[in-house]
Amino acid sequence: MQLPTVQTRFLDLPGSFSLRNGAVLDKVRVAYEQYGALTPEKDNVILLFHALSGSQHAYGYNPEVPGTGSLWKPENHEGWWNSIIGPGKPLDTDRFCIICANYLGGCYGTTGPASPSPTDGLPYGSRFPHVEAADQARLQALLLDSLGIERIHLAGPSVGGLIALSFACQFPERVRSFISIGSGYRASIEHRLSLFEQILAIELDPDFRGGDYYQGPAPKKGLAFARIIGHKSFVYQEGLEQRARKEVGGKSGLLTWMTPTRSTQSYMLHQGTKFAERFDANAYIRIADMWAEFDIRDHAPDGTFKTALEGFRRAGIPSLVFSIDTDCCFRPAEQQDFVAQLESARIPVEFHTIVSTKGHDSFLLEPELYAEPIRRILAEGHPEHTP
Ligand SMILES: CC(=O)SCCNC(=O)CCNC(=O)[C@H](O)C(C)(C)COP(=O)(O)OP(=O)(O)OC[C@H]1O[C@@H](n2cnc3c(N)ncnc32)[C@H](O)[C@@H]1OP(=O)(O)O
Ligand SMILES: N[C@@H](CCO)C(=O)O
Repeated sequence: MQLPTVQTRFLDLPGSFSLRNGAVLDKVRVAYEQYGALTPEKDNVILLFHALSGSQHAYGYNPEVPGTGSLWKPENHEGWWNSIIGPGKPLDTDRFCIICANYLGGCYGTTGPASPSPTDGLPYGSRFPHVEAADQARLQALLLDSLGIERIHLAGPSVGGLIALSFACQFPERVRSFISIGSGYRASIEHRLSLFEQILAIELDPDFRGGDYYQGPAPKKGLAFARIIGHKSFVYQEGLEQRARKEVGGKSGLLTWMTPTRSTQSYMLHQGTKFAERFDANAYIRIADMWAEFDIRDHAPDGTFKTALEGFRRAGIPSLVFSIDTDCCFRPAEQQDFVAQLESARIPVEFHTIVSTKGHDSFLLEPELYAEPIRRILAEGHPEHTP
């Protein structure tokens, strides 16, 4: 079936937006997309959260997003979850209205470091604050308010699952169901160190200039290296020789002394250099930093799961958690721990382990593996196995 052409919409917040760390942003713009009609009662909404470098464009074909400069590349034009969103699909646009927004600090239309600061019209650059997942969730609650939508289903893969969890803990009365895919309640120490290395790779590029590079060359080498480090955790490394094409080729522009001898090296160089053309380094470090700093226990004044999950428990939000057996970004043991925390808080949860050779990115590369449990929880409103 031919994909519908869709357009990104924009919300310009009327007032200022205060972040948890005390920073205040004026004239915040949120880029979002909406698929499927809202019912007159506005009670059929799925709020979908994208992954680290994804965007608001989850479904259909969108060749252009105003304000993204040269970053909106052909690989962005097709929605990142096209195979499970649409008429009759698990995220059924005949029945549901799906909303997905780009993150604050991002580079696909929502206000971010490259946006003009209202104080002087120049790009924020280094002046753009750190953003937390809790801020992202609150901003999306404001987006829902502006659309007159009260209650929603939540679905988030990867870093999107962290924001969905923050939303469920901050606004439990607004949530009908919660779906977490290859995600958890915090980043492991292993992944926090990887995110630190990714930020360091950008920092060490002389073109980064503390984040104030918009008048000169962008730190593309640092961003490419950051992506290579990150991508290593998004693939199933044991399967990478099969995933990469056999040849060793192409000039990446990243190396001077070394000549790649392995297909996995040239694959990674390709991933990094291509990515650096479609993403902004400042946006990357804002989202990587947000991911590294997240721990749902920080939502509770006493730092405990019990308090953080109390509203979630009281609201009885049915939950669906997916783990991917080859995920080395959010390892399966982390989801088991997450599910154990939900169960000990007496939250009804259904747990699935997806068997895949694609690693963490499985949710992007083979979404159909996740389809049936998602279809069912959205249709029935309760998990299959309750504790
Ligand atoms: C499909 C999407 O979701 S993209 C749009 C939205 N984006 C997002 O949501 C962000 C997240 N997306 C992603 O991280 C990625 O797009 C993924 C993981 C989903 C898919 O990654 P891909 O790079 O498309 O897939 P894969 O790992 O198979 O790599 C294929 C690429 O590596 C190249 N490649 C493969 N082997 C080699 C090699 N030996 N040497 C050099 N390059 C190689 C291929 O030519 C291909 O290049 P191309 O993308 O320029 O056509
Ligand atoms: N490959 C995905 C996974 C990380 O969430 C991305 O870049 O968004």
